[in-house]
Amino acid sequence: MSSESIISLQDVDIFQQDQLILSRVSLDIKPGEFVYLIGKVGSGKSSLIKVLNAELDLFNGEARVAGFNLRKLKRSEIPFLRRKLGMIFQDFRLLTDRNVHDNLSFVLKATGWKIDKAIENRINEVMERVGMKSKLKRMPHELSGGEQQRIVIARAILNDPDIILADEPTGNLDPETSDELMRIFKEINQQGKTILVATHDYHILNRYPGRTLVCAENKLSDSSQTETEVDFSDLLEE
Ligand SMILES: Nc1ncnc2c1ncn2[C@@H]1O[C@H](COP(=O)(O)OP(=O)(O)OP(=O)(O)O)[C@@H](O)[C@H]1O
Repeated sequence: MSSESIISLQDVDIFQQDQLILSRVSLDIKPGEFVYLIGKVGSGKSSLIKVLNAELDLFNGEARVAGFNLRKLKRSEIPFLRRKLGMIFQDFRLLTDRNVHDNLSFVLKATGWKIDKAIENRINEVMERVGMKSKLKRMPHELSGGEQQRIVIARAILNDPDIILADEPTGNLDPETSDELMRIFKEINQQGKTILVATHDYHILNRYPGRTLVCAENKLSDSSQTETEVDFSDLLEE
């Protein structure tokens, strides 16, 4: 386990209830890396992400994420870990009963921001970053899928997290909109954030190649550690 890594797993078994999903996962991701996580439906991509954000308990092995030792993490420390993580899901999960501004201010207030001016400034900064400043007053249902996903990215970066964990972020989007989102991810990555993207999306893997972790047959393998080319077509088929 490397101390320079922002995500470091050593011999971790990942379970869903009593079913072993991924066995003896060892993994090091350095700060500022951009990494894909691929594998067939049900191969364990989401489960791995859920270990990283402490939704799933760790029973054996060692894991450190953003400086937190997951083996020793107390329930009361989970919110502090999650503040270091920006989470992005395929099914946007915006609050449907309030507009974009209020979706963002809700998160800031829930995470301890108290000064109105600071809240407004931060909302403006993140909306600028995702190119959505003109949509602050829109309700989620008044936005396209791609626009909603941009707001989800804005929400994920509100508290300036070290790591972005994205689970199928382009799953519901057309190729052009996926491209736009990938460009935003790349910009955020260039500003120093570590990004892990679980995906089935061929198009983005081809257009934006990168280090790729593969879930298959209860194991995690790493394209950067193997001599042979990974056969993406086989792994990505539904
Ligand atoms: N809450 C749960 N309870 C029990 N089993 C679960 C739960 N969530 C997932 N599983 C099982 O764990 C295995 C891995 O699921 P996971 O969601 O991690 O896969 P995935 O690679 O992300 O799949 P997909 O591409 O469909 O999102 C599957 O067999 C799934 O049925």
